[in-house]
Amino acid sequence: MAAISGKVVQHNLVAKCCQQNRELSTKYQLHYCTLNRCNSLPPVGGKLAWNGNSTMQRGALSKFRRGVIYCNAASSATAIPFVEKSDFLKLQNGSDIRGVAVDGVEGEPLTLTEPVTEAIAAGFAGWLKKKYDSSKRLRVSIGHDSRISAQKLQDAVSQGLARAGVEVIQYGLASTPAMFNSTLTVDEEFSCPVDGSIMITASHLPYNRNGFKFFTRAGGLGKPDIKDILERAAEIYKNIANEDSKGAETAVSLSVKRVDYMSIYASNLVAAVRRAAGNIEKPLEGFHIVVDAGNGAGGFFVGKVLEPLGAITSGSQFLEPDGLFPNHIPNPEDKTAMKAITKAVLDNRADLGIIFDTDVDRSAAVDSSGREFNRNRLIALMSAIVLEEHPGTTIVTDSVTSDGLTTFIEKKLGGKHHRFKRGYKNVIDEAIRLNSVGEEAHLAIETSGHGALKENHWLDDGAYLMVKLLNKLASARTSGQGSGSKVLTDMVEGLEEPAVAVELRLKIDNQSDLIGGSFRDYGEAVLKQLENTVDSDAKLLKAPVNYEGVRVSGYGGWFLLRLSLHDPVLPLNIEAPSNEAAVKLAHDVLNAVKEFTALDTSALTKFVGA
Ligand SMILES: O=P(O)(O)OC[C@H]1O[C@H](O)[C@H](O)[C@@H](O)[C@@H]1O
Repeated sequence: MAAISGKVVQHNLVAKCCQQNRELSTKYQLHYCTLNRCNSLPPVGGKLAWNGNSTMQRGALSKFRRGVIYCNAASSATAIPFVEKSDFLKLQNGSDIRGVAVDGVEGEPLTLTEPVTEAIAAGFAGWLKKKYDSSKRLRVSIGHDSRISAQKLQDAVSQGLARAGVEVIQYGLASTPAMFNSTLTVDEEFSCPVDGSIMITASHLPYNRNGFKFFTRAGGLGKPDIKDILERAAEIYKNIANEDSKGAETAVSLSVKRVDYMSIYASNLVAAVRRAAGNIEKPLEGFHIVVDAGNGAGGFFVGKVLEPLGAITSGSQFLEPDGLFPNHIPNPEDKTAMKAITKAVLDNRADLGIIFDTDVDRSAAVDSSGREFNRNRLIALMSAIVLEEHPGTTIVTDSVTSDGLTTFIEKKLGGKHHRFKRGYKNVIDEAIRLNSVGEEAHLAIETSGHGALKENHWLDDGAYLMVKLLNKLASARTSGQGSGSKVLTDMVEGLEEPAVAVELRLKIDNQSDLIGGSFRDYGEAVLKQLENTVDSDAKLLKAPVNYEGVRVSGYGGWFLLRLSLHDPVLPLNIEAPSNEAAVKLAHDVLNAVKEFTALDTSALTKFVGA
């Protein structure tokens, strides 16, 4: 069947909903909610213009006819292929769903088809209904990043939700944190709050991937919830495929509202900076700040946040959404991406550079001298800001943070560093847990650039992290502390940084005989062996408190070998005061694990120069 095509009327700030037909392709029409204040959504350039045409218009489950969706119509163009429950479960990626949404990359078959997506959305609706156990009609918002499969998946998600009787609000191009915010915003004029929210994104992954993140007002969904949704989706898919094979028809009425929620969300960020600066209208007047959105969803930060606050933003780059990411991967952990924003800062003699990942839940910055605030340095900076506001508080971080960071937080800033596990959800949940048992924690942050503050509902929001830096810039100037990014640079003064910091990712060959176990069991066996070796080596000292993998000090540095959160990989992080010390640490790891033949140690062998 055809996907939605034709001219799309765009609406902003939904006030009243009236039924108006949207012009669709010959095959069906969709009833469309419009409003009494018709404006345009913010222009979205690049590959994601609002033409409603997706690059992959493959058969969705529902068949639309004149304002009604007929599911499983006999006119179905192609039969719905059989998909195993185990294939649905494979789409789980921690607390997200991820899959291949664009065909054509060798060895990467489509997994996130429209029918699968529709079933997942219906699965989420089922989960939500159970959670709220309510008879009222639930409302769910949908947003997406700049990926080329966004439109196609948005259509399928809308259909899946409508199939489950849920009211659908489309936000269009949006950031992940804005989607969570929509569950908290209380303004019926904007159809808020919504009961649940779906963000269509695969963060920084290649252009052919996509996925979903789900929110309720309690925050992002966790691993068990995602499993539950996928199990429901597999069942829904099976039922629909069965009906389809019998040629049965089910009518589903779909009405979609569109809200320019990014404007609402951005105006809250603007208000936060104004408030922190003592209610000054343009607290950033005269500051030159360049943004690199990497052609993701972060371009709004220039026109909707920095400019209303008075900042000069010339030299900002890659603000147009383009799901092929032609300039660099939108990822603050990526060296090329950090080089690009650093160059923009230096070329434009800007005061500050800001870079976001594709869906803006991660960010990093660059000072006027080109010094990067990412990884441990961003954590140090955010810790300094938060500890000024909450002296003595605990900072929760992921497991790959440096020893120097602990010394900085505890000795220089007077806080407590709680180094936990990798994974933004793990870090956030741990901070929430600490507070619940009486240990005050205000910041949960990962070296990946995910950072969440208690004051911001524990939402990992890359834009909000940058707002905290902007507040600091503005208040420092007001109080005469200086007028550039030096105030930020000075805050991380004293952070010890290692001469060498590497991450080597050792692959477990999934296809080989893992002695009857899974790659996780195999990985655990590797870690156990390493632990035993370390215990019998006087030069090495196991970290006394450690929540993940094997963390060891030696030769003035440290290493951590752990299992990847998602992949059959054992990432090895090494930090050391010299290359020689780093090689010695790597050597010790290699000696301990070399008998595990399914473990690809070539990166390690290369590093030690053997
Ligand atoms: O365990 P790894 O393979 O290094 O991946 C760990 C990372 O996975 C995802 O990207 C999550 O969003 C991050 O929060 C997490 O840190």
